[in-house]
This record gives sequence, structure tokens and C-alpha cells, in this order.
Amino acid sequence: MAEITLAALQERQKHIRNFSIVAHIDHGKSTIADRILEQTQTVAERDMQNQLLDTMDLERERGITIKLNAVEVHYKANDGETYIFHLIDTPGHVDFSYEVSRSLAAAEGAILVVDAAQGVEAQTLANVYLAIDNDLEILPVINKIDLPAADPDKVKGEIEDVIGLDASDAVLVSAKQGIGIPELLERIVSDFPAPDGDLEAPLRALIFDSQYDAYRGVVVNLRVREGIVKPGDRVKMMNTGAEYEVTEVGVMSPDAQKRDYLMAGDVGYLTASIKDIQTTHSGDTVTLVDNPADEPLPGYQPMTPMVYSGLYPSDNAKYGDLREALEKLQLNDAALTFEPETSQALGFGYRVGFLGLLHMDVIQERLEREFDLDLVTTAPSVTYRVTTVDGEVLMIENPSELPESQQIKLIEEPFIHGNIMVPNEYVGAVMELAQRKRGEFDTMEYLDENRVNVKYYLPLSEIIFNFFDKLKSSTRGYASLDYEIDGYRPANLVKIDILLNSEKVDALSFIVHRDFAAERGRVITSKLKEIIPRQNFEIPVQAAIGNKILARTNIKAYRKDVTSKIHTGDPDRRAKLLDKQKRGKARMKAVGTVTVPQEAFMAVLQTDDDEKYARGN
Ligand SMILES: Nc1nc2c(ncn2[C@@H]2O[C@H](COP(=O)(O)OP(=O)(O)OP(=O)(O)O)[C@@H](O)[C@H]2O)c(=O)[nH]1
Repeated sequence: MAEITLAALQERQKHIRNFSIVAHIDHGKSTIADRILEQTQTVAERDMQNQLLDTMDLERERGITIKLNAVEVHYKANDGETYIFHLIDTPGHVDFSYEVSRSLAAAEGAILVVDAAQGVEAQTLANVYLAIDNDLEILPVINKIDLPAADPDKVKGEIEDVIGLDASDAVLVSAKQGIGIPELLERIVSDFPAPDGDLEAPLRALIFDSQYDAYRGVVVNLRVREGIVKPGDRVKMMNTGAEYEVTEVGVMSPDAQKRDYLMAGDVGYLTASIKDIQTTHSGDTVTLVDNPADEPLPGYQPMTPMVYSGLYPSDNAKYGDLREALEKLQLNDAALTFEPETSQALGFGYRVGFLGLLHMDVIQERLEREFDLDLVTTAPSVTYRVTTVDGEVLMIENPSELPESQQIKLIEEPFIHGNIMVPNEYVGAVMELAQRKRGEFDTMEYLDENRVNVKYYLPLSEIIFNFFDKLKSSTRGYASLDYEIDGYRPANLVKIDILLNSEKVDALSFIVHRDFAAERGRVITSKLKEIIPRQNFEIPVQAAIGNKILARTNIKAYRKDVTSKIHTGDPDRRAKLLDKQKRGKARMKAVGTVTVPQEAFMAVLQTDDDEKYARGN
């Protein structure tokens, strides 16, 4: 370390380029990242696989990026110099946009990828505005120019008209065929600025993510803004005040590589035998104990969860394990929030806040896979704002906690303002759907001669449940949606309780608009009848508002045991089915006298038109 001069470090800093890739989902971010890794020989050809930066199994299986990933790449440019790129891949789905904003805070530039055949979509806009808000230099890239339907000139026009960015010299790329990647690499060098943090200032490094490693403790991912950090330094987390001695620093390339130091401009990781996960928060600033900075860097806006759901271990003895798992996951997912809750039906669990249903799905699956837990999850709910007759204002995250109707003066629900981008011919279908979901039309803007941005105000509860799937199916996949929260609006809402064998099951209660109550009550009771296995006595299933029964059906008593027989000769298939049964059984909960499978808690999400869709009407 001693022989490295300040001038050498400054020279190195001039060769750093930190950038992120933003795009609408499926426009090709991960494929472009793969090509960059390949052409800079960051990964040997034999180790190359698709979606290299999507390291979680879940990401590969679903073909989506969930987590941001930062990787260091060395590129020898046409000017003969070698540049250090820190490439930060980000997710495209709206549920994960907080990951996008975190990665943008670590970069100076953003590659904006737009599909040459699809053009600008809703999340293209949302993500590029995040980049513009972060003062990043933006380099437009038009990808998939190999497609027969590609129309790069039209897409350039859209980038200029809709986003207001000069796209005349956008890089034309086919990530699939490797076309345009050499030009893209040169443009990264010429268009993006080098970081300019003061190397001699006290250390200030922004934590943008972290993971828990059983051996090394918390691995902190950071962007060094000023100063230098190296092993042996005593560091301090400026917000939590915790102090540690650094054991290792390094970068991901794409595997972890130790370094002697990280300096202003670098994006890398640090370990310090941090076992207490509560001390390390994304958005906190790391400084040196001996030479501390005066002020922390601006952190991140805390995320407000959009949906809440109850998570309960199937086996009550695993309650402590669930808490530990949630704490560890929170380290890696700053948007996850949770607090203890109890349910008469399900016992001890947690009310967990998510950014959307995909986020919920991902968290649930990570808890089950990475922490080996079997969970029962209750139907997701938005947060309702209730004003009582006494003037008290309550935020209700759990429908079963809604006060009795005579105590309620006003119930309000969250609304969103949505941009729905769609070809002309589907505008009618979009409006019909939005109207059916209690939407209020705002305005409509033409993107070009055959595409429109339709703007609606809609209840968040309708959006998170199944609006997006409906939107896709009624526009043959052409519509894209992005939204932001637009505050609370009063609504005529009621709570529906479900009774099994005349006992109220608190975990099955839900809140719905009064106009849809009777219909939903009917759909749900018949759905529960299908899902809940027969037992040796008849089970009445009822939906009620207060004492008023809306719908009722009966689950007949069984006559013989049908579950024990599996009619298949194939031993593999038999083993698989048995395994499924075992897992299925683990996810059942005995509620009073009735055994309720996990699916039943999600039946609430079914609406009558789901049934119609399922029947193809
Ligand atoms: N024809 C063609 N297909 C491409 C090209 N680039 C990517 N694709 C395909 O487009 C699909 C989406 O690519 P990804 O790289 O996973 O997209 P992404 O933007 O990273 O998606 P998320 O990570 O889920 O947000 C994949 O099926 C790719 O094979 C291209 O240049 N040409």
C-alpha cells in the first residue's frame, strides 16, 4: 500500500466508469450485461452461462432479475488504456424499483435499454426518470435490432418525444447476436464521466446492499464516495454508531476478489466479522473511527410497503426460526418490514409488508428455500385508513383488525395514478377493465400514431390483486403499466368474515367494496368448498358481514379415504407426488376442528371474473 502514490490513485480514478443498466422488463438488460462480461473476458467462455448476474436460483428459474448485482469489469479501450467498469444490473419489475434507485445512487451513468420492436414502455419511463432524478448521464441503447419487427428509427423518435432525450446517436445493439457491443463499450468510456470523489477526504462509503454469510458475517456492499478503506481500518456505521475492524475488502468480478483497498469511486464489498445484523443498514454511511467524516451521505428514502400479509410457520415451534430468517432476509432486502402478530386461527406469526405481490411471492419462496421453513401465508391486504366516531385515525394492515361498523366514521383506501401504455386498438379493452376495477379516467396521450398512454386513478387493492394479469390478457400482452401512489380516498368498504363450522376464522377475513360483497362472498365460499378437504363430519362454510350471512355452502363428510392411493406405476412420478403430498400436508393448518390448506388463505384473491376468465368467457 505504501508505495502507491496519490497521483497513481488519481490516475486510476480517471479510468473508472460506474454505470447501471435500466430498462422495461424483458428489453434485454441481463443479456447485454452477459455480452459485456463476455467481450471483456471477465468470465472465461467455458464458464459463461445466460443471465450470469442473476445469481439466485429463483431469478434463473423465472428469468427475471430480482436483486441488483454489481460487478467489476476491465476493458482495454481503443485509446490503449484499460478502464475499470462497475456494472450494476437492476431488476425491471415495478415491485423492485427500490433496487433500481439504490443502484443508481452508486453510479454516474445509466445505459437505457429500449427494445427495438416494442419501443418505450411504462417502466422504461419510470426507470429513466429515476436515473434523471439521480443526475446520471444517460446513454440510450436500442436492443434487439435483429428482430424482423425492429424499427430503430421509430424507437429513436419515441425516446426523443416521450422521454425528451437526444437519441440521434443511440447505440444500435443486438445482444443476442453480439452486434454493437464493441461500440457500446467505447461509448461507456467516452460518454460516462469518471467519479470525482476526493481521495484525501475522510472515508464516506454508502452501503447499498448486504448479505449474511455464515462464516464471514455480514458482507457489506458499498460505493466509496470519498477517501480510502482497507483491511485493518477501524470503521464506524454513521447512523447506528457500530464500530468494526475491517477484515477484507474486494470487488465482485463476478466472483469475490480480494483487494488491498477500495477508494473513492470504487464499488465493492467489505467484511468485518459483523455478526449483529441489526447494525448494518442499506443507506448508512461507513466512515473511519480515527478520521471520521462530519456528516453521513444522504441515505435512501424509506420504502413504504404496499401490501401486508400474515406469515405463520406451519409448525408453531418454528416461530423463532421465522423471526431469524426474516431478520437475515431484511439485510438483503431493505424493503421488507415485519412485526409480530397473533391469529386465533394460526397462532404466532408476523405481519409482513411487501412492495407488491411479486415481492411477496419472492420473499415467501426465499424463506422456504433459503431457510427451510414451511409457511402458511394469509391473503395480502393493502393498508386502510379508518377514522373512528371518536376521531381516532387507525391504519389497518390486517382486515381482522377493522373496528365494528358502528365505530367507523370513515374508511379510506389507497389509490394509485397509473400509466398504461398500449397500442390504439386495445384502448377500449383497457378502459373497460379499468372501469370494472373502479378506476377513474384521468387523461390520454398519444405516444406516436398508433400507441397511447392511458392514465387512470385506480384503487391499489385492485391493482395488486390481479389487474396486471388481466391487463396483459385483455391486450394480448401489449400493455405495460407503471404507477405511483396518489393518496387515500374514501370508499364504501366492508369486512367479510368467513366462518368454518360456525367459527370465525380471523385469518380469512378480507375487506371489499360493498357493491361486490355479495358476489365475492359467494365466489369465496364455493372456492373454499373445493379447496378444503372433506372430513368425517359436514362443515358449513359461511361468509358474513357482521351477523348477516351473505353466502353459505357445505363441505360434505367423506365416505372413504381417497388420499392414500396414487394411481401411477412410474416410481419417479410416484415419489414426486408423495413429496408434493408431504409438502402440502406441512402447509395445512388445523383451524379449530377443520384442517385448512394454504390455498384456502389465498382463495380471497379469486374474484368472480377470474372464474369467467378461467372458463374462457
Ligand atoms: N431477438 C433478440 N432477443 C433478445 C435480445 N436481447 C435479449 N433478448 C431476449 O429477450 C428476453 C429478455 O432478455 P433479458 O436480458 O432477460 O431481459 P431483462 O431486461 O434483463 O429482463 P429482467 O431482468 O427480467 O428485467 C430473453 O428471452 C432474451 O433472450 C436481442 O438482441 N435479440
